[in-house]
Amino acid sequence: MGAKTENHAPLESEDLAVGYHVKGQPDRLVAKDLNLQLVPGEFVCLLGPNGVGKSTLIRTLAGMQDPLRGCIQISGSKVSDMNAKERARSVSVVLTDSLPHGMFDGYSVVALGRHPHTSWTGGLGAEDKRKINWALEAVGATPLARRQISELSDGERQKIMIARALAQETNIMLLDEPTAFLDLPRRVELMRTLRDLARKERLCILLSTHDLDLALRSADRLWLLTGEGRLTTGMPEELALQGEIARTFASDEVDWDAEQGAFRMHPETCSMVSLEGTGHALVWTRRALTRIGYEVVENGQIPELRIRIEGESRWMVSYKETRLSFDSLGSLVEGLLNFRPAKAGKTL
Ligand SMILES: Nc1ncnc2c1ncn2[C@@H]1O[C@H](COP(=O)(O)OP(=O)(O)OP(=O)(O)O)[C@@H](O)[C@H]1O
Repeated sequence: MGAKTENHAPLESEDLAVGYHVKGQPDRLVAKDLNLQLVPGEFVCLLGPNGVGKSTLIRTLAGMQDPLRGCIQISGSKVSDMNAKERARSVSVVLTDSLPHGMFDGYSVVALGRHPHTSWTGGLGAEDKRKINWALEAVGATPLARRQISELSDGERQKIMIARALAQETNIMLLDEPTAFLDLPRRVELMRTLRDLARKERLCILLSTHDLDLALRSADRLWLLTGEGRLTTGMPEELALQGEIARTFASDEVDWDAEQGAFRMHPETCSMVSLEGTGHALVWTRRALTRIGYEVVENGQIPELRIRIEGESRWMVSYKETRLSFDSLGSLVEGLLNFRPAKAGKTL
């Protein structure tokens, strides 16, 4: 094989085009002109709307699917020239559609990750066992090690699959939506774990996700795949500043809120309200008002409808001559919904 590691990133692609050969039809091109690099220590999140080709790209980079054009190199060697065992020593892959079922315990599934390193008998040595235990611990799956896979939840099985990839001890990890089955705290934990692993162990980790907020907060670099099969890469904050994130996910339903770094639904009405208050009560009142269709304005414009939060637990509403007081956010929202005319754009 003759690997040439000098001046080569652990994984790089040159003029890569990914997609599908469809019998009797022209090739289905998903993305093209991809000149990509994964560098050690970087945690990269791949983002893009449904169906743009995130899974296709990950499978192709992993050597599980042939490119339509171009080439992929792992530490200077063409993926297409590597056999399965050589690839498995360099790249581990976690796919969402491959959660294991059957009569194994968690430990045995993670132990399969050692396959590229064990002899033909598959016997586990002390170093293999140490690595398996480390991998289980790294993703918080030690309590699942002795449980039957068939009895685990989807989220628990997903943790086992990530531990298996870690046990494989590769310097490149490719994960397709590994947070899909996890609740929010577990998603945050997993993203942090993977980011820390990338940094500490100098791994290249590429992960596809729909969790834009979490990706913006934890990735060192984003790969943004657009509907036109174009891929833009950069630091999350830079891509946000350049408007690339807003463009990639542009839709009739949502607007990119550059200040909050998140998308928000279009307001359904144009009624304006001024809001005064402090702390968390202010933040959550603003969100509730936006959700029910108000445009919340700060100082400057003074609409007829005004809300002042007193002491984080009393909401004072004034509208023309009317004065109302509410002692919870729920009752304020209910009051406004009942009070307001149904049609957009009308005043109270
Ligand atoms: N086996 C296949 N043959 C032909 N086209 C396919 C095949 N698998 C997927 N596609 C198409 O390739 C495109 C990219 O699919 P892919 O699953 O990579 O998207 P994705 O970005 O991962 O989507 P999602 O966010 O919904 O998971 C889609 O248009 C899909 O319909």
